[in-house]
Amino acid sequence: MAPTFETLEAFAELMRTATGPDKVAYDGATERNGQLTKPPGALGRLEDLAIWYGAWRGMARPVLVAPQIVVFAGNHGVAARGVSAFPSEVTAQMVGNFQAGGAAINQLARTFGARMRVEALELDRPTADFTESEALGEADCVAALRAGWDAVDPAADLLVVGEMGIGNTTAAAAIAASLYGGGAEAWVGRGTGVDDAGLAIKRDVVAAGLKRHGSVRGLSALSAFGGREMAAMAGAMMRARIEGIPLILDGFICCAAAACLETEVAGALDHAVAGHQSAEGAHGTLLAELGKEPLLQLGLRLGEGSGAALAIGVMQGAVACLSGMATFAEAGVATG
Ligand SMILES: Cc1cc2ncn([C@H]3O[C@H](COP(=O)(O)O)[C@@H](O)[C@H]3O)c2cc1C
Ligand SMILES: O=C(O)c1cccnc1
Repeated sequence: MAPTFETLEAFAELMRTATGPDKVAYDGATERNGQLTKPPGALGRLEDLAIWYGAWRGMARPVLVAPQIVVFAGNHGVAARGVSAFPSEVTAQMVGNFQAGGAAINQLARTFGARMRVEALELDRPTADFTESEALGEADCVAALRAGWDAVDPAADLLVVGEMGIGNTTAAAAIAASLYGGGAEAWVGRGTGVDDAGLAIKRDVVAAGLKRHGSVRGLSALSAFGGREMAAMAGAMMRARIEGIPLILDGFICCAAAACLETEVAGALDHAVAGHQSAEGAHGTLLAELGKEPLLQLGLRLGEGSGAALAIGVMQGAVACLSGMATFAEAGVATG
């Protein structure tokens, strides 16, 4: 039985007790990688990725057969201030689209053989406007963390968490500014494509939120500014950690949720790689703060887990090479 939690402090305690990757598997995978039929290092970053994956799976010759994608949806109080190019109703409408199989993430999930699950979180009860009070507060934050925690399939062997929530690039910018400083301008971007007037509103909203809550960090930032979908992503990320399921991070919103974990407990995201760098202006800065090098940079600015889903293909390729290639001895190929 997976442990559970009733408070943010209990969740933080679970985070602090999480264990790391398997050293024996790491050494075994590293040794195997050195014997494969290729010049040393010729598979570049794929080699490190596969070894890292094997270490977290506890397997020197790992398999990747059950990737899971969970898309969380939530509505934001600040959306009423005009921070998005789209109305809040789009969140629920897109949930319908996910369920019908019509969204980008559905196509990517099918392409890479991932099982996809959609979790809509109280869409008719938006979070509070974070310029006025805490967006979530402890009880709602814990409930959303738990929804994310419970959505992860313990039998999955790779996890992608995606999101849908009109207004959530504003919440993500507020979180990043709270965690890392630099002010609203450093972190606010165009999201779904707001015009200059919308961008000015976003900056004002984030600045007002920072003034209201101060520079809170860790889970307190999630509680102050976060959407339910963002807290649920964070809960799923930590569940993956305790189940030994490697995680691929998506774009700006996903990384803002992740950054709340990393600033709560350093090393909380050691089981995660950055799937891509999105076109949202500050995502590169956020990845640098997290110390993560993105696998892909394709100009995506969608969310839903789309960039991370594409990186499942990279992980599959990396693991297939480590585990499926012949060694020099097996293939009778002369070493250099
Ligand atoms: C049709 C549609 C599909 C989407 N899928 C993801 N997002 C993305 O856009 C939203 C964030 O941008 P903002 O902060 O500007 O509202 C999130 O819901 C995100 O997942 C979408 C947005 C729209 C309109
Ligand atoms: O970086 C992202 O994931 C992103 C950017 C813009 C809009 N939605 C998501």
